[in-house]
Amino acid sequence: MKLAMIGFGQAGGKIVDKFLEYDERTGSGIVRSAVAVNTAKADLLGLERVPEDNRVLIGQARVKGHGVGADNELGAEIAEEDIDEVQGAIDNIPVHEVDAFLIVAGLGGGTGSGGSPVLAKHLKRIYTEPVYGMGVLPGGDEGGIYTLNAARSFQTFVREVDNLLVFDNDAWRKSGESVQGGYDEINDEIVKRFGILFGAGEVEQGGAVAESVVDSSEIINTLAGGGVSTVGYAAEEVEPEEGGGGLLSRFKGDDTDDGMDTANTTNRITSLVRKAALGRLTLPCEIDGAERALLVLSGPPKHLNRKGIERGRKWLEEQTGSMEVRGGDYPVPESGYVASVILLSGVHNVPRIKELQQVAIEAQDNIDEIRQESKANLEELVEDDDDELDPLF
Ligand SMILES: Nc1nc2c(ncn2[C@@H]2O[C@H](COP(=O)(O)OP(=O)(O)OP(=O)(O)O)[C@@H](O)[C@H]2O)c(=O)[nH]1
Repeated sequence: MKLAMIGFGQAGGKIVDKFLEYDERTGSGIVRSAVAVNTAKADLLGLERVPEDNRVLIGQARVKGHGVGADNELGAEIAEEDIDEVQGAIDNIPVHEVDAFLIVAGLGGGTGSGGSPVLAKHLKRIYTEPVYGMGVLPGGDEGGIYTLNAARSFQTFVREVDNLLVFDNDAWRKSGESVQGGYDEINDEIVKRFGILFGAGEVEQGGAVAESVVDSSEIINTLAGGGVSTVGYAAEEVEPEEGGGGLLSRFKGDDTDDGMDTANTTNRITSLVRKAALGRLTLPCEIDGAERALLVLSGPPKHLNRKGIERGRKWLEEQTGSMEVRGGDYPVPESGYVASVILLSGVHNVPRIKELQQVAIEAQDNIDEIRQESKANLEELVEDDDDELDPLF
């Protein structure tokens, strides 16, 4: 599946940069175009792979390139005022070549959290392609303003996009370690899971495997209907295929593919499906009640089989209670792993979201205090600044 990715704010930009690295490394070709938008000049300069022409600094007149200091109302205002500058970069995207837009942002800060819903609304008005969001929730140790920003942004973002894919930093920080300490690992996890998912829809269709390979329309249909999505993952090491295998090897009944191996392959797949669904999700939740699901099995073709995927799919149907569970494979002959990725879309029973909603309600009572905290942040940032604006932007 080909995506136009827009990283909004620092976390968003870094994650899009990582997707570009993933594409380079695996040749999966999911990022058709990458844009980064920020109010902080330093964050844009710190990116490695997003092309310089596609880095858009907004809000210079108001915050002089220093970010909005976690003030997400200011982030939203700036995005509205400078939407034409963002559109200028999006005009470079060959939209007829992309299947969807993906806006990536940390929802705890100010720029991405405030700006992403504004951009989503704008894109939906102009284009017919689906607009998805990828929202990163803050760690619980990051402070009240981050939680409040996330609570508010979440509510608006989920309404403006066709589906909101969520990753919860809090569920992924290691015990005893602040979330900041582990961003690299966390970003690798994000990119691995979503990379396999979106990459699955990029495999050329054709030949004998056509009917079992996941198509980008299956990803789109699973995400259609909106709401919140989460992704599970599990993998097991296997022998890579010698000489790249060949997509047809599993149909040819070669020497290694006797009855025993077939049973092992099937069992491995069904167990990976369970592990992925019941292990740690990008956004932990009860899988029961998910409206739709998509199961992708990736790895060397000889380690994938239809029976395993079909069993896994049936099991997921039972567990979620959904009648809309799709499944297929993503053959990667040179891989040393069989991996199961499960997209659960339209999930409802999510403790973290209930918690955020509660925070948003309670915050109404001490909103002035929180605003002061955010204003102090911003003043500190802007006070330090007497630099000339960088001519690059
Ligand atoms: N997963 C992940 N989360 C990040 C990363 N960097 C920041 N975050 C999270 O994102 C939130 C902060 O958002 P940022 O993107 O830094 O903020 P911003 O949108 O640039 O807004 P301002 O800095 O307020 O102008 C926090 O909750 C962080 O935990 C990252 O590289 N990976």
